[in-house]
Amino acid sequence: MTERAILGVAVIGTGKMGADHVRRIQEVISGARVTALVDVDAERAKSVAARVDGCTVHTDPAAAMASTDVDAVIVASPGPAHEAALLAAFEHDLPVLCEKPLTPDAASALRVLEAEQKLGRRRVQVGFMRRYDAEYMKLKSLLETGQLGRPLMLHNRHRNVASPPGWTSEMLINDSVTHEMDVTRWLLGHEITAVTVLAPTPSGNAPDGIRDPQFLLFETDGGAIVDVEIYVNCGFGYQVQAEVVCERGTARVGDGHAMVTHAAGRWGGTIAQDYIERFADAYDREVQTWVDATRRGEVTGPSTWDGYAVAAVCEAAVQALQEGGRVPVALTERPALYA
Ligand SMILES: NC(=O)C1=CN([C@@H]2O[C@H](COP(=O)(O)OP(=O)(O)OC[C@H]3O[C@@H](n4cnc5c(N)ncnc54)[C@H](O)[C@@H]3O)[C@@H](O)[C@H]2O)C=CC1
Ligand SMILES: O=C1[C@@H](O)[C@H](O)[C@@H](O)[C@H](O)[C@H]1O
Repeated sequence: MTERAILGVAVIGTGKMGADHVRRIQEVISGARVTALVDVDAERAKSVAARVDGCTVHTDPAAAMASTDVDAVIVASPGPAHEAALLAAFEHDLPVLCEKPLTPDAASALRVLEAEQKLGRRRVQVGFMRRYDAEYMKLKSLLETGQLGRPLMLHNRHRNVASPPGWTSEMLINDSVTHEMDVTRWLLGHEITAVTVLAPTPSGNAPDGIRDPQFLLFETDGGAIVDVEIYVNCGFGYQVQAEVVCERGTARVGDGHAMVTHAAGRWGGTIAQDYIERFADAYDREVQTWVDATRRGEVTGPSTWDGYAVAAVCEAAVQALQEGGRVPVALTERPALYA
């Protein structure tokens, strides 16, 4: 297959992530240019478009996808809008980088999975960017060598400075822990089979009514136990850490103190304040990898199956949070397309 010259990309949703992906395509990565911007808020799309030469602005994703200079799509609208955007992209036979979540629940994720199977080939890469983070990639490579033996346990910590307005207790799971669900499945190569959620008395930092922090336990079909501390109003920084405990050793990522200073009777470093800062390189690598693969006519990276599997784990986790106890994950059989 001949490589496409420069990929024309439509970005759907020009909020925090969409605008950052536009900047990345314009200024950081190679092989693509932004040819269309879509937002239900036309003024927002126009203000991002003001920084891009020669792109069209739309309020309807399907209108942008019909344009001849759109070869591929980045979906960065909120989760509930993803299914419609993905199905429209399938109709126009366009490859998609879809921000997480694939869709907000397992039933809609299954509909997307079925629609992609009808196409008979993969079209979607899901935006689980931790798979492109240098530290997580190193950890994955180490585990693959087998030198530490079999992974027994995975400990995760995921802390955000403050939750955005309008957050609910369920969003700690659906918006944030989705990443640990993907990391667990990807690092260990196991499916998550059951979830338990515990929550201490909420932090005084948390808005009224939000159960923050939470502590989740995953069981996997490979016999591993995984825990996740999610704390989205910790106040002091954005921290994402993971430690794998194996038969013959442990490996840990996310301590991330790039520079340590010693001055005036103190030593220390700084902590990133959000994901845009902490995962900047990962987002760059994710989008560059997607552009390169798309230009070769390939689809790589986290698949629709991965997005669906995470949606199914989220559903079990939300039930465990609301009702207590251990909730099994209900997963359909993995289709051959995602073998
Ligand atoms: N991979 C990661 O680390 C992160 C991923 N995300 C994901 O990125 C997506 C966007 O999140 P943010 O940028 O934080 O949200 P945001 O609220 O800043 O931006 C969303 C934009 O989409 C627009 N929009 C809403 N419905 C739309 C529709 N039907 N069609 C087109 N545009 C529509 C809104 O007007 C808004 O401008 C979400 O899926 C979110 O989960 C968000 C933060 C980090
Ligand atoms: O995906 C993300 C956000 O939506 C979510 O709200 C944050 O908690 C995560 O750390 C970030 O990566």
